[in-house]
Amino acid sequence: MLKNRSLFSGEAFVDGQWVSKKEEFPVYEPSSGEVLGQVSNCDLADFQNAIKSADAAQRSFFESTTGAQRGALLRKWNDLILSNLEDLGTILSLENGKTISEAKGEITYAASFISWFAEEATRSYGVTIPSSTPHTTLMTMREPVGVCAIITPWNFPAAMITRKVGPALAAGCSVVIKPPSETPYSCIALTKLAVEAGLPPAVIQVCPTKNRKAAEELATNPIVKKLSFTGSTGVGKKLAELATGTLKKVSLELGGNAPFIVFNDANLDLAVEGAMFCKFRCSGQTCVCANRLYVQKGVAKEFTAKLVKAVEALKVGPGMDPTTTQGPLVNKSATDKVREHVEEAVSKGAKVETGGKASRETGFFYDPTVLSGVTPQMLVSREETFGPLAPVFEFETEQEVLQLANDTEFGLAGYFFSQDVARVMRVAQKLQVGMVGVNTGKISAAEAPFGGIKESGYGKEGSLYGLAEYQNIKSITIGNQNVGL
Ligand SMILES: NC(=O)c1ccc[n+]([C@@H]2O[C@H](COP(=O)([O-])OP(=O)(O)OC[C@H]3O[C@@H](n4cnc5c(N)ncnc54)[C@H](O)[C@@H]3O)[C@@H](O)[C@H]2O)c1
Ligand SMILES: O=CCCC(=O)O
Repeated sequence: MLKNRSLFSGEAFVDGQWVSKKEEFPVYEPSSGEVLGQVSNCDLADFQNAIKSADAAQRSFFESTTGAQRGALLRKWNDLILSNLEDLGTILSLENGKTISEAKGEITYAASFISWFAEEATRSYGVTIPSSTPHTTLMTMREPVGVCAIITPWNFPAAMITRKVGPALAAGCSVVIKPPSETPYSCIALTKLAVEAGLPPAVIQVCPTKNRKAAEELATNPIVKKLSFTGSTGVGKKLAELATGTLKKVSLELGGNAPFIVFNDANLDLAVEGAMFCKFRCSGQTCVCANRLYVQKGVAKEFTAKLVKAVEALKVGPGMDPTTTQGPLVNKSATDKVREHVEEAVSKGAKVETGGKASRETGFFYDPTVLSGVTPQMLVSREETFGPLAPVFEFETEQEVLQLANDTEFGLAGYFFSQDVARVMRVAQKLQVGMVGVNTGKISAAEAPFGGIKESGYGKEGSLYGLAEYQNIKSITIGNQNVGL
């Protein structure tokens, strides 16, 4: 299926060498449930070697390149990613299950972080500060933090890697990546292209593993100076705790429970389009997916009917079938969670408007589902479903819906639809989240600061803030400049 067969590899990349380990683990194809291939299972020694080698490589990488040169290397990498779009999209769709058009869209999105940070590499400014001491100059410079550990989830096998590796390399850091064990192939393919682009091999190390204890070395090893993690809140808290032992810098992009609010004054067609995008993208498996749909009483029936019609037009099937618009979930436990949320809500009085079952027998599928009559007492109100389930709650007032929307420990994304300018400003300010979409379900872009508050984590990715996450600010005070005159 691939033009460049060498991109599909199950090897680790340690100390500048591609390594096939004797011990391997299987990767499954979600559309069929069958094994897609075997991948090297790195052990503790591999992580330790990778970290040591990345440390040596980092110093010479930073000292021998300017920001502009690192930017040029990143631009070459971006170009290679885009010229291998078809192959990378195929690999991503096979291992993750998302539709081939979504998979290619993710590759383009992944590349956008590399090209964005290629530009940011040249914009790493220090400042001069008026000193309170006479004859003294005070200035700052930005330095790379050093070796960065990168741990990412399976739902965006390419973009979650590049959103971290792009700024790390732009800043002059080196990286040790533990790719998601469900979807390691995209990361390995991207790394092959990074090496082809001319990035010094040992500044990127890739250690796939199923061995969590070995991977925890990334959070405890004193050589690692920064841990950037995207994944669940539970694992994020555990890794942050481990990282405090050596006081590493930590960024955490964690789970969400996004409210999606439709007010009576909303443009309902836009609201349905927004809900379709941000609920059913990647079959409902994104951290910024709408998890709770709150619709004001006056438009609840009409919005639900339009939403059901749009959902029934989705075509569920294998990701690689070009007519499919909704792929499978990542594995059986993901489909079990959706089923549990639907059954629990129905047992407490919710109504299935469409879906509510798994029609396909092979692969990890669940039909796109809309529930009405959902209440805050149901599991879907508190937990991230991470699947194609749109639960519709009804509300009466703005005050009531803000209280419901903010009544969660998570604070990643929130969306609302309204044409009243005063309400737009009020609600955008009152939603307790890191990212707000107003009259749109699309909030992700390389230039947009990405990240949450509360138990959705801390740190910002992408944007003008993303580079600083991989840098230390050093202050330099040059005093007594009058002595010896
Ligand atoms: N905020 C964001 O930007 C964002 C983006 C994507 C996904 N997510 C969240 O990720 C979750 C889904 O992804 P997941 O199921 O892969 O999450 P997860 O937390 O189970 O795993 C994430 C990564 O951590 C690794 N991991 C797990 N335990 C580890 C340990 N003890 N030591 C080292 N590594 C360990 C996994 O192998 C994987 O690579 C959802 O909650 C979703 O909301 C958040
Ligand atoms: O799953 C979370 C990340 C998806 C995105 O960047 O929009």
